[in-house]
Amino acid sequence: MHTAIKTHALSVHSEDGTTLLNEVDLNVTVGERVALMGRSGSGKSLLSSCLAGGLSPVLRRTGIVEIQGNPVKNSHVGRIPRVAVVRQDSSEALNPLVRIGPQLMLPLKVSRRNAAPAGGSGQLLKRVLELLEAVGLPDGHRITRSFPAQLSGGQRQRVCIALALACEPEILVADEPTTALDVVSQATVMEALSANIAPSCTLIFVTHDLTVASTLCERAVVMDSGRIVEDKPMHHLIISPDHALSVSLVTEAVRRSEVSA
Ligand SMILES: Nc1ncnc2c1ncn2[C@@H]1O[C@H](COP(=O)(O)OP(=O)(O)OP(=O)(O)O)[C@@H](O)[C@H]1O
Repeated sequence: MHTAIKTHALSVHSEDGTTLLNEVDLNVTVGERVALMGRSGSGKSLLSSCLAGGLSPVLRRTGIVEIQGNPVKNSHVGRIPRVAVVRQDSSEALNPLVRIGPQLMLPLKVSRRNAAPAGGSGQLLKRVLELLEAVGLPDGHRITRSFPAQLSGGQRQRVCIALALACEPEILVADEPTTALDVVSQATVMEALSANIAPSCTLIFVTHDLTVASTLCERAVVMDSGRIVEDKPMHHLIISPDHALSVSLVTEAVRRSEVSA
């Protein structure tokens, strides 16, 4: 079993020396789908940034981060090789001056150049339209002709998710990618992620919502105050949560399912 992500004694400190991430040890195998959960401020986004890049330059990181065995020396850079990221508001991932179509075609062109057979532009457009439809944007022809500013926030977010899928990443870090979407779009995007992530793609999925997490992820990592407090298979967490925070995640998920039933 190959390791996709490894952190050891990973800590992050603020400018005034406050410990924000505290000695985080995490090993994720290639193809594993891991839900990163915990209450607001527990360190989920900081850990994601250490893995995907984009850690604020004012923060000090210590400890080891490795992606596929390669040390990540600097989590402050915008992007770590082989890792695609979708954030809660990832619209800065889009170039405001380029129409959506060419932006989505670019990663497809690159991946097809690397792997024969080469696809013609008709095939690339077909795949772009498929991805847009998968994330709940069936009017793909209009979307591809639009500039980012001509789309709504929710449409842009779904384009960003389509962009991450078009990159066919080896590792995808999705930090609350559906939080800003309405309930129907959320469900569509979750289905799109489930259907379009390759089995070999390693997923780190940050969410507050255990129900959402359990549809996509087979492993649950729960964080509290910058530490991992529980790390076990998703079905074990649901049946027998140990930490008080895990218990409240399960209780909340049960309560919501009873309300919606
Ligand atoms: N640039 C920063 N400077 C100082 N403190 C920061 C910075 N970024 C994050 N923090 C602090 O680090 C802690 C963890 O933040 P983080 O964003 O990782 O939480 P989170 O678990 O992702 O929360 P949420 O679910 O609300 O997004 C918080 O206390 C936050 O205030």
